[in-house]
Amino acid sequence: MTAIRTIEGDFVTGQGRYALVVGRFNSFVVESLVEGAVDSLKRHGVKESDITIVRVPGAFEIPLMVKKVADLKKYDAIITLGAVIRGGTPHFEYVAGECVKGVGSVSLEYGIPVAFGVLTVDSIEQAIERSGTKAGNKGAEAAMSAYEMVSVIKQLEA
Ligand SMILES: Nc1c(NC[C@H](O)[C@H](O)[C@H](O)CO)[nH]c(=O)[nH]c1=O
Ligand SMILES: CC(=O)[C@@H](O)COP(=O)(O)O
Repeated sequence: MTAIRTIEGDFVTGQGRYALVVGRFNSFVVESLVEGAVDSLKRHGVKESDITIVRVPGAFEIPLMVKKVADLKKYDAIITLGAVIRGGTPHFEYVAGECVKGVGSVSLEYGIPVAFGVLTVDSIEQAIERSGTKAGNKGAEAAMSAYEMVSVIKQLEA
C-alpha cells in the first residue's frame, strides 16, 4: 500500500524573502509587534537582508500596500502588522473590516501568503497584552504563520 504523503511546515524550509507591511497608527504597540515578528523570523534562520519593512499611515492603508508589494513578485510572504483600537464611534468597524477584507483578497488574488498580524481590540490594555506581554505577541505569531506557509508551499511545489 502506498504511504500517505503529509506536507506540513518545518523549521528548515521556511527561509525566504519576507515583507512586513506596518500601519504606524498606535505605534506604541505596533513597534512591539514588528520587534516580535522580526525576532521570530531571525530565530528561524531568515536573514536580515531578506526582511523588508514598509510603513503606511494606518490599517486602512495596509491592503493597497500589500497589493503593491505582492505586485513586485519579490517576496515569498507578506506579514501585516497594526493595531486597530476601538474608540467612541463606528470607525473601528470600517477600518478593521476593510483591512482584513483587503488583506485576504490580495492573498488569494496573488497566491501569496499574507499573515494577518493586525490587532483589532476594544482597549489599549488588550493591545498591550497582545504585543508582547501576558497574551503573547501577535506579530510573532503572524510571522510564524507566514514562515509555515512558505515552508508548506515550497514542499508542495517541490
Ligand atoms: N483609528 C485607527 C486608525 N485610523 C486611521 C486609518 O487607518 C487611516 O489611516 C485613516 O482613516 C486615513 O485613511 N488606524 C489604525 O491602524 N488603528 C486605529 O486604531
Ligand atoms: C479605530 C478607530 O478609528 C478609532 O480609534 C477612532 O476613534 P473614535 O471612534 O473615537 O473616533
